[in-house]
Amino acid sequence: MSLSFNTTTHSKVTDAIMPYLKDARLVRELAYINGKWVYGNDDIAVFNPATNDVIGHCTQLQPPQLDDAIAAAANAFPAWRDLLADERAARLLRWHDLILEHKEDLATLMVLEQGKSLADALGEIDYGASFVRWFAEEGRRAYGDTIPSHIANAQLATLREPIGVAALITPWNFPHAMITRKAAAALAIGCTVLIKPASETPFSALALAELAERAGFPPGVINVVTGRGADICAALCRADPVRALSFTGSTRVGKLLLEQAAGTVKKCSMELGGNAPFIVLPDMDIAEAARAAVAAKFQTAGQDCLAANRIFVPRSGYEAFLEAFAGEMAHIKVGNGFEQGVTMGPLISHRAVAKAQEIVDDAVTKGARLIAGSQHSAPGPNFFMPTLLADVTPQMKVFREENFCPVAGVLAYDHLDELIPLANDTEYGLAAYVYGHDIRHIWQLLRGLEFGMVSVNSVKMTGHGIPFGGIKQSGLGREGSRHGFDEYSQIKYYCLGNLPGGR
Ligand SMILES: NC(=O)c1ccc[n+]([C@@H]2O[C@H](COP(=O)([O-])OP(=O)(O)OC[C@H]3O[C@@H](n4cnc5c(N)ncnc54)[C@H](O)[C@@H]3O)[C@@H](O)[C@H]2O)c1
Ligand SMILES: N[C@@H](CC=O)C(=O)O
Repeated sequence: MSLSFNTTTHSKVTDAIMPYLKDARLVRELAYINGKWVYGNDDIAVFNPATNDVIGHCTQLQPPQLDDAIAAAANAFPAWRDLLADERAARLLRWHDLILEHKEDLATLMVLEQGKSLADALGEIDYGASFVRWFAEEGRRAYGDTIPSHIANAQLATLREPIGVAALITPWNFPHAMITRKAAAALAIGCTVLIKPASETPFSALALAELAERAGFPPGVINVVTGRGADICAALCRADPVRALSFTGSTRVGKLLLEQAAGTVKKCSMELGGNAPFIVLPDMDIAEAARAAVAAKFQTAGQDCLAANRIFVPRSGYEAFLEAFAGEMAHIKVGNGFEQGVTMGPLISHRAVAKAQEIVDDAVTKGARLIAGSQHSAPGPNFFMPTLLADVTPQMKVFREENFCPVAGVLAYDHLDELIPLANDTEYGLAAYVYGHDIRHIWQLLRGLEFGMVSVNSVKMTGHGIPFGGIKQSGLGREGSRHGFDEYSQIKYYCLGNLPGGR
């Protein structure tokens, strides 16, 4: 039995948010189940990583309440599935418009709970909203096929059908767009959804639920379940009515969920960790390459699955590149995401800062040069200053692991033939960057690099129309693009036999 409390009562600390917002009703601290705001019997604090202030609390559901949410999504599925694609699209487009109408408030919530700069947060809202519009339109083109029959007097064809209830589990680094990239595809094709946001950043997800309610999504179609990740996700994996599991997060957790989902043979899509190489070709201008590498490395304070983790530079230009990179790095302004001109916010927690320091210490102990990166000037305990390491080797953590922090590792190479195996020397395979002009070298790398996405001469590679995803241990499936429905739908083949002969 779900308890639904008076939703106007906010814990006193949520007043830490109120002065920042125009629309106070976007701040929700309760779970959203079957069109109601539901209180678990416990809650956890939500922190501003820039200041360590408690900005609010988020309720933690208990397993029986999760059963209510799963039942609500299952009960709402048939009616949502049977709407016309145009009717689903109308609600998605209204949701899209409301997201953009409340862009500043949504970005403010994101800065408060995730820490990124206000400019980055506003950009993420635009990015996230673009998936809602994209899939609203794609839903009108979810075609099947007709098949030339090999059976006499028969007609053969396929239907693309929604798979049913989809569980969407998302990370804290992009707390808005990683939800809409999944939810919009699932909803547009006719699925109902159970969204489980990261415990660090629940408010972005709950604000999306508030706006979805205002957009007219029927009760049970969109649900946001909050609580301890391991417990909630295990329960979702065990639940047979949940037919699709879409996870964005670390490879470690992705593997756990794949194991847990096997028991009910769920359709799983995994957007996991990355360890992107950034390759500078011999004919590339060093200063331009350094500018691009800094942008690719320090986006989201390095807490980005696409961050350039390992930077490969021709030996002939190595020292010049290091000097240019350090010079560009010096332009990064580290601070509170609300401060004018800040381009890099805090890490998500002090644990993340300790991990970053561990990566630097490991590299230096194993022979790397610390070219730049003094932590003395960090403006708070959760900040880590941009750091540049040279003479990195494959034995170092900065090379081997997804370091997810503002620490750049740079290596020199002599020949492309040695470079490709080195760039591929990782269990990850999400994204790679190539900067240069020789089309033969570019093509050799495009084909030789074992990554799901390769961007040539552009740091920006993502968007609603591209198939986002990785290979190897960076994931399964694709999000966005015309492929985005695959994770939430199934093909039904049918044969109409014994038809009257002739035309
Ligand atoms: N490939 C992509 O599109 C993409 C995009 C964003 C982030 N990421 C990856 O996400 C990671 C950072 O995000 P994160 O720290 O939130 O990842 P995470 O794996 O720690 O958590 C992701 C989600 O899983 C839940 N979770 C955590 N531990 C769990 C457990 N034991 N069992 C079940 N669920 C659990 C969390 O509550 C959260 O909602 C990085 O590896 C990054 O590369 C990938
Ligand atoms: N920057 C990525 C999110 C990964 O961390 C994206 O654009 O999807």
